[in-house]
Amino acid sequence: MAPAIETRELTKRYRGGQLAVDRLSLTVPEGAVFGFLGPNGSGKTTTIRMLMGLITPTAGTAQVLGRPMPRATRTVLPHVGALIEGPALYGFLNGRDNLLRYDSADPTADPRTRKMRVAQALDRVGLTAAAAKKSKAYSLGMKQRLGLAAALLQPRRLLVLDEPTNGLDPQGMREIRTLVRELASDGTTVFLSSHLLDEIEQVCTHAAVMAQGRLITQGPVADLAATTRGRLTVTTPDTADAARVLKEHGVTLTETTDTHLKAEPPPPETDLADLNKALVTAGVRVRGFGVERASLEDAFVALTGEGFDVAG
Ligand SMILES: Nc1ncnc2c1ncn2[C@@H]1O[C@H](COP(=O)(O)OP(=O)(O)OP(=O)(O)O)[C@@H](O)[C@H]1O
Repeated sequence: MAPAIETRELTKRYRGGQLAVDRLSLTVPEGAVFGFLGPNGSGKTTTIRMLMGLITPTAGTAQVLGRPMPRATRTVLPHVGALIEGPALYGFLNGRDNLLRYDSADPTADPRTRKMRVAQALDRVGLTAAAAKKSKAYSLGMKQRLGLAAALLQPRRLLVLDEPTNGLDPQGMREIRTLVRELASDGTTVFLSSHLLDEIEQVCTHAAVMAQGRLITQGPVADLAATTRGRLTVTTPDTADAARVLKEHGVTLTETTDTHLKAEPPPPETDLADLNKALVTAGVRVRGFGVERASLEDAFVALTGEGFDVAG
């Protein structure tokens, strides 16, 4: 089966000279929930705009649903639901009318089922109660939902969502994640960009990590985290003493709060049981002690050698 998205050496240099995407070769398997992860400015939106045929690459190729972009834009886009850079809304229209209008601009949409499909899409994103409200009165999160509803007006083979939870409160984020999982379980491939590592870990089967326009790594999420060693966490009210003992045993601390310490995993020759015993012997009251599974964030830091910060 052809991948849902495949790029080869895809490159974009903007007119001002900014190299936004640098020789990106990406493979998004059909049926995946693919997280496109990177700090602000790492080239995610630029990539998505090339994939959707909105801008032309400087070099390299992109295939979406097996067809070359931007050449096949007209045949490919009807199968793709996209939410990019916040939806274009008519503020003077209410949510429902925005969707009706959007759908009627789509030559492949059946006008006979329009009202029903709009109602279903509104329901799916939780906007039924706010459907009669003018969209200029919508919060950022409601606008984001309306954009998602627009992407869901028709069955799609691929959904491309640029930062879909941007501007949503935690409850709204959870709802969108649940929705993404539901859509994926229907067989739709979902490609979503995010700068939130835990979001990608929670919903994605696969991920690619970008930094400064370059691909750092890609693959199944479980594999990405598995290549990185986990973190040692000690929960204790006596963090100062615990820090001293850990350092004496060659452990590098990464985080200290009033209630716990986090550290690089101890060197392999150190037995965790001995380390725990050393803490207790030194009078540290240990409430919790263990090595956590590596997160995608750990993997990112290990891969790039830097924190997950905004590019300059
Ligand atoms: N139209 C443009 N003209 C010139 N430079 C641009 C343009 N759009 C983006 N850039 C630059 O290209 C780089 C990549 O930007 P891009 O928006 O693709 O990143 P991003 O990963 O999507 O970030 P964010 O999460 O902030 O949207 C940035 O340095 C940005 O300043």
